[in-house]
Amino acid sequence: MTHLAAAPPPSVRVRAPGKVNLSLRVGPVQDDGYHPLVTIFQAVALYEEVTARQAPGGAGVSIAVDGPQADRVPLDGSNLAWRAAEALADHVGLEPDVALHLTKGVPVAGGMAGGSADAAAALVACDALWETGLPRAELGSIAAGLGSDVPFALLGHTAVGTGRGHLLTPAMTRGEFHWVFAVQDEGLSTPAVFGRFDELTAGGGSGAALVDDPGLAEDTGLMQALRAGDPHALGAALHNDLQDAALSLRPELERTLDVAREAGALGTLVSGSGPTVAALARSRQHALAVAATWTAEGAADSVWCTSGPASGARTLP
Ligand SMILES: C[C@@](CO)(OP(=O)(O)O)[C@H](O)COP(=O)(O)OP(=O)(O)OC[C@H]1O[C@@H](n2ccc(N)nc2=O)[C@H](O)[C@@H]1O
Ligand SMILES: Nc1ncnc2c1ncn2[C@@H]1O[C@H](COP(=O)(O)OP(=O)(O)O)[C@@H](O)[C@H]1O
Repeated sequence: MTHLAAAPPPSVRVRAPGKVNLSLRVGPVQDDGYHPLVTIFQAVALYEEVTARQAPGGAGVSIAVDGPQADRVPLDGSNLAWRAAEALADHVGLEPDVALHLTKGVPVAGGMAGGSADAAAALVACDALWETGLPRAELGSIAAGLGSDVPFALLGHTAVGTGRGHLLTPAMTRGEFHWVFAVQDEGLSTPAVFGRFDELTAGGGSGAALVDDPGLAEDTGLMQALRAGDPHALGAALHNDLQDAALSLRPELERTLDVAREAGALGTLVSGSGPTVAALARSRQHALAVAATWTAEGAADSVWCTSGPASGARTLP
């Protein structure tokens, strides 16, 4: 009897989510230039889509990008999806021959980890395309080498992140939370925001005490709110140690936060290193109302409504 091996797929399409940090507590900068974090990530239903297609031997990696803000994404070896394909190929001893197509659905340089989602999606897509079949945990350790936020884009849902944000423990949640994001055309550089944080705090923010003991005492209320599916309690517990640094680089975001509060948002904060501002709404209807107020007040370049938690990187049919 002859067994015919299935041909490798000609292309694989994977989507991975953006995120908001429900809580982001930052310790003092370490010798390696990174800050220890205790953060609670939530994946939201704004997705990056990556299609990986077979390329002829020796073709190497190529990349094309479309979607909102695609013109702000690098098309060379500095693209995180490109780096992900190379890192996986290197890990398994293959040549990285692949054509990658990215459709952006997450703001670029907005503190929502769109590039990290591209990297996570590219890892999953190339793993399927090249039939390397690595376990998720192994993809996770390659992901951590690409960027602090990449492991979470693989995992999705809601999780506590420690270390550089790359060591993850899933968190229990109930129900759906409704989010509105005020997106700015001009992004903020993550290292610049951490740098301003260093200038403003000299010794770390509220995360300083948690570095040796990330017991999350500070976020007990937030974790309870997630378990109860209580958006009012969650809104009251949102926290971001990088917010003052982002606001000092972009003072106009203060007004964006105020407008959302006046529109009845249950909680507002800068997403990650910004400049995107997140508002938690009572319902989908209320999210649309907050979005309309932001737009009417000219408090954002664009306004995106969505919900969380959302699943991590997964292959589409
Ligand atoms: C702030 C956060 C919060 O989730 O998200 P974003 O706002 O970028 O989405 C992350 O910590 C960003 O993670 P990511 O964007 O993957 O950062 P990386 O590529 O690992 O690092 C870029 C730079 O950010 C700074 N960095 C990053 C992570 C960390 N724990 N400490 C740091 O100081 C360092 O200056 C580093 O050189
Ligand atoms: N695939 C990618 N998508 C977006 N930006 C990328 C990508 N690869 C590299 N970059 C670079 O990383 C920077 C920040 O990326 P992004 O993940 O969008 O934002 P943030 O780190 O604020 O969450 C961009 O300004 C861009 O120069």
